[in-house]
Amino acid sequence: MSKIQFPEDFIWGTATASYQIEGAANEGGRGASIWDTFSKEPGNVKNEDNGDVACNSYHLYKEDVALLKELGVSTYRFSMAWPRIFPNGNGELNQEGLDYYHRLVDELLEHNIKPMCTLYHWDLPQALQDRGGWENRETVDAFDHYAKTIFSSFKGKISTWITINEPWCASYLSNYLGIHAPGKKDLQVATTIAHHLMLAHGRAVQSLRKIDAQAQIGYAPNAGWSEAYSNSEQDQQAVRRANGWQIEWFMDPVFKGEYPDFLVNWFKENENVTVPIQEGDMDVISSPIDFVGINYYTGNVARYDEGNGLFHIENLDFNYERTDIGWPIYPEGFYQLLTYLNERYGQVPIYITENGACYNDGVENGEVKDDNRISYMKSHIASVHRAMQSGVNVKGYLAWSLMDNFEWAEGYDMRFGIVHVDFDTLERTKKNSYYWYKKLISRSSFDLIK
Ligand SMILES: CCOCCOc1ccc(-c2cn(C[C@@H]3NC[C@@H](O)[C@H]3O)nn2)cc1
Repeated sequence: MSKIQFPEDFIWGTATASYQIEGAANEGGRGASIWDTFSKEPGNVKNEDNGDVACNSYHLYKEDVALLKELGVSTYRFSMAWPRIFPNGNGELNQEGLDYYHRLVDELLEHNIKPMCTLYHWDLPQALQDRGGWENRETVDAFDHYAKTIFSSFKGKISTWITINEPWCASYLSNYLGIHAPGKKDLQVATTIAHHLMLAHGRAVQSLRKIDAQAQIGYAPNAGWSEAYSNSEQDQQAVRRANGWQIEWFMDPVFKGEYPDFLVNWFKENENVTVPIQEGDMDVISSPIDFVGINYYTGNVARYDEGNGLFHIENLDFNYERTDIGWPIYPEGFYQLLTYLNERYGQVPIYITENGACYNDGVENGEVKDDNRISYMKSHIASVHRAMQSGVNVKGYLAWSLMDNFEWAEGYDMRFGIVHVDFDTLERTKKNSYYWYKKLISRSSFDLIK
């Protein structure tokens, strides 16, 4: 019997994000975000898709909560849209925006589902972008004001907060690689933005401690995992740079109060890029937190390759099985990542705030046979269990995602949900993976084979 048993108090949940599911982009007093702008610029998003309607969860949230209730989750991770609260980024508060999230949170609490709320999941108010966005240090102050407003309004209802989702994506994927909004391609700009995002994180942590000392707060860095092709110094150093860019660059400032020297030097010597640290910044960023959320999807084997990209590294294709978005299926990397985090950052409590697979199966006779997704979830949830058996303090697992939604530059074609959404009718259909996950949650265990 290949049974994998989690502790009774292990948290099971699912995750979504405001721009990806809400729709109602021009309702309820919401202001424009950088994703409204970016998705409307031709060529940025597949099929010219955008979040105007998405899953219409702004109106269908009770249906979504009913799906969560039936699933049996204890926690639901969602994000608030800053432009619903402050349509101009700061200044006048939009009460209709607050009221929507109170309706959603009240519905969750009524069904005994604990809200885990992300303050920033990439939908920066366009009005702030027009004033420099995250490149402008004043946006940190605007974020702190937004955070304080939300913490005060939801004190007693929400007690688990995530400040920033995937700062690597919000800085480098968006402002160096240009794949996400606002689509800039400047390494210095991206590095400045990364610093300001981390500063915003630290400021929000300090604000929460003053407003609600009982609440828990963390952030959710994403991390792939690169395994060195060999134990040669060149391969080891190349992989150290690649992993360090996603992991240490965003975790050392919080847990060690400094950026990793080897990467600071690499950026300066190879790209003439520096971090605009001001007096006191690192003390703010390293304000103690209660947990770290880890978002993991994929990994690979890599080796040194002179002149290849920012870090002289080549990702090798070992003929991996891949999901429909093309990412290698690499559960071993998940285990390596989690044990690595434990070694480097001690027993920091970890939530898996995102893990999931893209499979684009359709509805056939009322059923969605996404057995590949079940297989992915089995191997990756087992990797979490392996890590826990090796001493990693994982508190919970939240599947990405509750439902198919707007997958950023990939649009609606790429489906990560355990619930299928027909984007013409908005009909929700529970996939086979939904029923598998429901059974796992009910027992906090599953069988690796059957
Ligand atoms: C080095 C070159 O790389 C080119 C592509 O680079 C990436 C990297 C990472 C992603 C990515 C997408 N997601 C899923 C989302 N996480 C948050 C939630 O909103 C999900 O929709 N995670 N990471 C996309 C593209």
